[in-house]
Amino acid sequence: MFELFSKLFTLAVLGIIGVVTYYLWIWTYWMRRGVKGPRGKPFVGVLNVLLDHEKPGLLKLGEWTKEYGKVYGYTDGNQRTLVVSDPAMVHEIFVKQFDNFYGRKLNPIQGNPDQDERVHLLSAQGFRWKRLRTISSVSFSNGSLRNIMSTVEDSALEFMKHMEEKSANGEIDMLDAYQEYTMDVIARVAIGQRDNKMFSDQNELLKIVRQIFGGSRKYLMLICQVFPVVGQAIRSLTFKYPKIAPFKLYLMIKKAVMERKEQRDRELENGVEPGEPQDFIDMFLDAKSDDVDFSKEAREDFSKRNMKITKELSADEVVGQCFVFVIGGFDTTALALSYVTYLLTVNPEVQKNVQEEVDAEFGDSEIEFEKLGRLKYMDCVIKEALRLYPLASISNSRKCMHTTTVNGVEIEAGVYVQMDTWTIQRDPTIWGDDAMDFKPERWESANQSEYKGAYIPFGLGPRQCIGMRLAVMEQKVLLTHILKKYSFETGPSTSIPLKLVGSATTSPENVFVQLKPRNQ
Ligand code: HEM
Repeated sequence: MFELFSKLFTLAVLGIIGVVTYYLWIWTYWMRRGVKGPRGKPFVGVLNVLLDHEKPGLLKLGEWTKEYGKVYGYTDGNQRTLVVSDPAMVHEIFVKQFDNFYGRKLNPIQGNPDQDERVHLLSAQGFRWKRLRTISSVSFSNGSLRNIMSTVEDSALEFMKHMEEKSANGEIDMLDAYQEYTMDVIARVAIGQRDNKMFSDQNELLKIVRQIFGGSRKYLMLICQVFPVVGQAIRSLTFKYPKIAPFKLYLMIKKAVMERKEQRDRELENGVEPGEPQDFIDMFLDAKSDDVDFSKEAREDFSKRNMKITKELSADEVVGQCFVFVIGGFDTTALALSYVTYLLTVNPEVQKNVQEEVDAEFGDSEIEFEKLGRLKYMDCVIKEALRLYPLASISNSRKCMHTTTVNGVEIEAGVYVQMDTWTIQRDPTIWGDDAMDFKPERWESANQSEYKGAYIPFGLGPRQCIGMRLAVMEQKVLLTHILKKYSFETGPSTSIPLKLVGSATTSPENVFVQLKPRNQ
C-alpha cells in the first residue's frame, strides 16, 4: 500500500514538474529569442490584461507598441503572440505569404479548426476554410446583395417608425437601437425570421446575442486559454448542457436548421423541389452532403494550388455557417453605425455635408441598390469612422503555419500574429499630423493603394471580411433614412469622448444622442 502511494506521489510530482517546466518554457519564449515585449506572469503571460472588459486589450496593444516598437512579443496563456504595426509586414502576412499564415488566433473554447465538426468560416483553416469560403461567397455576390437590399430597406423603414416615437421622448442610446436593426436584418437574411421582433421584449435571439458581446467572460476565457484541455472539455460539455450564451445561440440555430430540413424533406416527399434559396439556411442546406471528410483536408498541404474544392457542407457546418453570420452580422455593423453617429454628432459641419448629399441623391426618390454608390461623401464618412474606430480588430490575427521570415523577422510555426490595427490606423507617420482628427475629406483624394497594409478595418487578403459590402450597404441605407429626416445632436447624456469597453469587439459603452427633426 505504501509502495503504491509512493509511486503515485512520485508520478504526481513528476507531472507537476513537467507542467510547470512546459509553462515556463512558453513564458520565456520571447526572452530566449531576444524579442522585446511585456512579460506578464508565468502561466498567464499578459492574458489577464488583454481580457479586461473595462480597458480593452486591443487598445492596450498600442501602449505596448509605444514602449517596445513596431514588432514585439508576449505570451497569453500557452499561446505565443507577435504584435505587428508595420504596414509592410501586415501586407506580407495577410497577402503575399498567405500560404504560411492561413489560420487565425483562436481561444480553445472556439474548437480545434482541423478536427472539430462544428467549425465555421471565421475559425476554419486551410482547405476546409477554402471550401467554406467558396460556398459562402455566393451569399455576398452582387446578385445576392441586390436581393438582400429589399430586406434591409424593410428593416430600416420599421426602425424609422420606432425612432419617430422614441425621438419624441428625449435622448436615445443609438448603440442599443442599432442592435435592434442589425439583428433584424441578419435574422431575416441568414435564418429566415419572418415576424417583426424589433424593439420587442420577446426577441430571444437578440437577448442571447447581446449576452455574447455584452459582459465580460474574463475568467472563463482565461482558464480556457491557459489550459486548452479544460477549454475543449467545457466546449463539449456546454454543447450538451448549454449554459453559456454562444452555445445557447448555436442550439437555437441548430433547431431552426433542423426544422427547415424537415420541412424541405416533407416537401420533397410530396414532389416539391426546393426553389430559389430564401435565406442562408436554404443556401447552405442546398450544399449539404452526408459524406464530407474534413480530416483529409487538414492533412493536405495548403500551398498546393490544384487541390479540388468540393462545394459541400456537413450538417454541423451548415449550422456553424449560419451561426457565424448571425454573430458576425450583428454586433460589428451596429458598432460601426454607432461610431458614425457619434462622429457626426460632434462634427455638425460634416453631418450637414452628408445631409446635403442625401437630399441631392435621394430627396424624393426611393433608395435603390444601384444608386447607393452615388453617396460618395457618406462612403468617406463610413471609411473614416472605421479608420478611427477599427471595432473588430481582434480578428486581424493569423497563425503561422510554416516557419518563415517576414521582412527580416523570423516567425516560427505555431506562433500567432496579432495586428495592432488601432496604432496603424492612427499613425501620424502614415496619415499625417491630423491622424487623430475625423476628416472624411482625406478619402476624397486618397490613393487607396498608398494605404496598403495600413487601412485594415475589414482585414486584408483572401480572409478579408466576407460581410464587408453588406455592412456598408446596411449603414448607407439606414443613415440615409435617418439623416433625411433628423439631425443627430448632443444631449445631457452624450459622453464625449466615448468610453470604450470590450474584449472581443471594441465598443462604446453607449451613444446617447437626440434626434432633432430637420424641418423644425
Ligand atoms: C462594419 C462591420 C464589420 C467589420 C468592421 C468587420 C470586420 C472584420 C474583420 C477585421 C475580419 C477579419 C479579416 C481578416 O482576417 O483579414 C472579419 C472577418 C469576417 N467577418 Fe466581418 N466585419 C463586419 C461585418 C460583417 C458582417 C455583416 C458579416 C456577416 C454577415 C461578417 C462576417 C465575417 C466573417 C464570416 C469573417 C471571417 C472571414 C474569413 O475568415 O474568411 N462581418 N470581419
